[in-house]
Amino acid sequence: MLNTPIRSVEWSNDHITLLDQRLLPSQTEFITLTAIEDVWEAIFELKVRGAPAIGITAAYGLALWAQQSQHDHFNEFCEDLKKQAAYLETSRPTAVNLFWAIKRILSVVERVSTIKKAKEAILDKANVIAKEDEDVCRSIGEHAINLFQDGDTLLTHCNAGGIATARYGTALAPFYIAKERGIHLKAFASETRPVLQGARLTAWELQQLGIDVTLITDNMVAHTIKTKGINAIIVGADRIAANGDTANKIGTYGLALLAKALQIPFYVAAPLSTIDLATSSGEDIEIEERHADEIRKLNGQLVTTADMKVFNPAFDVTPAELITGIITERGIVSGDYKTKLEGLFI
Ligand SMILES: CSC[C@@H](O)[C@@H](O)C(=O)COP(=O)(O)O
Repeated sequence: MLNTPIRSVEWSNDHITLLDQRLLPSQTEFITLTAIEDVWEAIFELKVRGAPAIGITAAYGLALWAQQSQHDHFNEFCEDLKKQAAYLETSRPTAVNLFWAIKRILSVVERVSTIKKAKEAILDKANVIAKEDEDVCRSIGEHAINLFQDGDTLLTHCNAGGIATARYGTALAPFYIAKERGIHLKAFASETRPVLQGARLTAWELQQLGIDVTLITDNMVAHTIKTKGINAIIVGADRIAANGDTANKIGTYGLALLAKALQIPFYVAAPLSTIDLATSSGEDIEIEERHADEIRKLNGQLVTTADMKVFNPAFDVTPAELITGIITERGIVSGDYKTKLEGLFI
């Protein structure tokens, strides 16, 4: 049995090694990314997914491009780097960690004046982004664990686990910290459509680590909360606006409404890198719409007619007033999110 989730993104000398999350849980296959186009495709196709893991992969993607660059002139190198950054930014729109990580990489070349130094600085920064995320996720788990008691049962949606981050995850981090400390937390996992990330990823990830997890389909949540004594819901986030409105995997908003109706707390666990103070409210968050075949098909087989009209938003926005608390590496905030989220950055 594993002690911590397997690492989904790693820099290996001159390429990126990536766990192909589309194949889980039936195949644990690592792929090699050797060009920036591979990185774009891996993010777009959900080979790598989860806000922090997307950011880390994009940072390494720019490091990969930089290592391979044949430019002789520093200015041309910098101009091209910006173009590659803009290209990677088109891979997915909602998770702000992608834009946050790319911005951090671009800022390092402002402090150097040679291509050699820029190449080193970019890779160093990508490594820092990955390492920081691991520490940050652990801190999130350590704060989150204080909210729960031995024997509690938590429902989580989609996958905000170790494979969605550098390690530990966000919403799943308290389960790992609890296990280390001999505290028993039980999980119920949802997101069984459109891309089954609760079933394929979270249930698998927690089971691998010996955590008591039960899978339910998305239409079973209200009944399960009522009949199975769910103490709280905890989810991750793709972008948290300045007022606390939170974009996360489609279905999250419905869970928050259920939590309110059934009077259980609803927590969001996310790093500061997911908080976007430049976006004032959830209305300004771009929600990705994905290919209709994600809905029309299941395991490659049509479950409706081939030309069925489909609406397939990948995320929804939970209004801040439905969120009991946002758990970050710097502590838990609740209530006046606008002031308190800003305060986390001081
Ligand atoms: C720590 S991962 C947080 C979020 O990114 C996660 O909850 C989620 O919604 C993932 O969406 P995905 O489409 O799989 O990238």
